[in-house]
Amino acid sequence: MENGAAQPVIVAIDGPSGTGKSSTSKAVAAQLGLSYLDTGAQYRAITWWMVANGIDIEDPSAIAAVAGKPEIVSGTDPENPTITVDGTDVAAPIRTQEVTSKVSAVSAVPEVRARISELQRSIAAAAEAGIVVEGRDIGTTVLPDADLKIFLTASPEARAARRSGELKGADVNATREALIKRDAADSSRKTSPLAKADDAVEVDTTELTLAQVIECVVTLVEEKRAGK
Ligand SMILES: Nc1ncnc2c1ncn2[C@@H]1O[C@H](COP(=O)(O)OP(=O)(O)O)[C@@H](O)[C@H]1O
Ligand SMILES: Nc1ccn([C@H]2C[C@H](O)[C@@H](COP(=O)(O)OP(=O)(O)O)O2)c(=O)n1
Repeated sequence: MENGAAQPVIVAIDGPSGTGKSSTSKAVAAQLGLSYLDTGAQYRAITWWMVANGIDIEDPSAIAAVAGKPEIVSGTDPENPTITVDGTDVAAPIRTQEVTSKVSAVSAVPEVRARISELQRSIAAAAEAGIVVEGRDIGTTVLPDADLKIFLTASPEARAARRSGELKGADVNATREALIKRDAADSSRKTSPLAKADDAVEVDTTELTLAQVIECVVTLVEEKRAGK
C-alpha cells in the first residue's frame, strides 16, 4: 500500500467542553511532528477583545460591526501554543470566568465565525507537515476535507469532574451546569453549531485515560497515513 507520509495530514478534533480535545490534540501533534491549533482560544481571544473594548455582548449587530478589528495571531507549536490580540499575549486572560461566560454569545455571531474560520483555514493551509485542529465545527464546516475527523464525547459528570479539578476545587455541580448550558448554546446556534460530522470517528472518553485517548487517535492518524 502506498505510504502517504510525505503529504501534510489534516486532523480535525471536535466535541463538547471537557472531553479532552486540547490535551489530546496537543499530545498527538507533538508525537507526530504536526502543528496544533486551538480554535476555542481564538473565539476566547475575540471575546476578550470585545469585553476589553466595552462592546455590548447582548447586541449581535454591535459585535458584527467590529468583528474585523482585532488582529488575532495563533502560534501553532504544540509544545508552546501561543495567542495574541493586537500583539498582546492573552493566554491567561482568555481563561477567566467572564470570558468563558460570554464566549458562546460572541462566537454565535456569523461575522465573527466567518472571520475566524478564514483565519483557521489559512493557518491549516500553511502547516507544512500537517496540523491537528480542535474545536466545535472543524470537521463539519472549517475543514470538511480533513484527512481524519474525530468527535470526542464524555458524560457530563466526567467532564465536570475534569474541569473542576482544573479550576482547583470549583464546585462540581456548578461546573456541570455551566458546561451543559454552554454546550446547549454552542449546539443550537444557527451558524456552524457544535456537531459531529457524518464521517467523523466518535470516541467516548468517559472510561478512558488521557493516554488511551492519545494512543487511539495516534493509531487512527497512522492508519490514515498508511492508506488503510
Ligand atoms: N480521558 C481523560 N481522563 C481524565 N482526564 C482527562 C481526560 N482527557 C482530558 N482530561 C483532563 O480534563 C481536563 C479538560 O481537558 P481538555 O483537553 O482541556 O478538554 P477540552 O479541550 O475538550 O475542553 C484537563 O485537565 C485534562 O487533563
Ligand atoms: N471551533 C470552535 C471552537 C470554539 N467555539 C466557541 C464555543 C466554545 O464554548 C468556546 C470556547 O471553546 P474552548 O474550546 O476554549 O472551550 P473549553 O476548552 O471546552 O472550555 O468557543 C466555537 O464556537 N467554535
